[in-house]
Amino acid sequence: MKRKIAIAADHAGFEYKEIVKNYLSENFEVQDFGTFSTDSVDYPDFVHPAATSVENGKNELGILICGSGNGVQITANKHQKIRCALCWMPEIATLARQHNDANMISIPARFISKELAIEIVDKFLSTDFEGGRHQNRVDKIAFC
Ligand SMILES: O=C[C@H](O)[C@H](O)[C@H](O)COP(=O)(O)O
Repeated sequence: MKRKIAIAADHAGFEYKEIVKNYLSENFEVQDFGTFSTDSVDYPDFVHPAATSVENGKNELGILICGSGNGVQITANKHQKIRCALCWMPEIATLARQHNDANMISIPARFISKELAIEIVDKFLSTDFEGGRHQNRVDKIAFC
């Protein structure tokens, strides 16, 4: 069975979202939460539904894309069970999984190449959480 991945973007991330979605489509079941054009939109309208789908287990992991990566990341991390890491290089994505058990990443489309975005996504989806000392720390993140 294919792993289920949520993806969402605003207008600044739309083009990268389409590229990432197409790249993943053969090997993953990708649920696209929008946006669906480069018309200006408000990223929370798309991020909250995507984050909810990861929170409730409908999707295993999620990928968010906006201009800087910040807006979508800040929004996703309002969700209690979401750990969304801003990733601008593949090594950060690897560490986000190994050390932080990140279940979503955000990508800054206006600051990195499409090729780098794909490399980041590859690392995010192929790296396991290490557990151990990192599990203790992850357990302490949620406080309410
Ligand atoms: O954190 C926010 C994101 O980077 C947005 O993609 C960005 O603010 C959109 O900017 P604008 O409305 O000027 O295209």
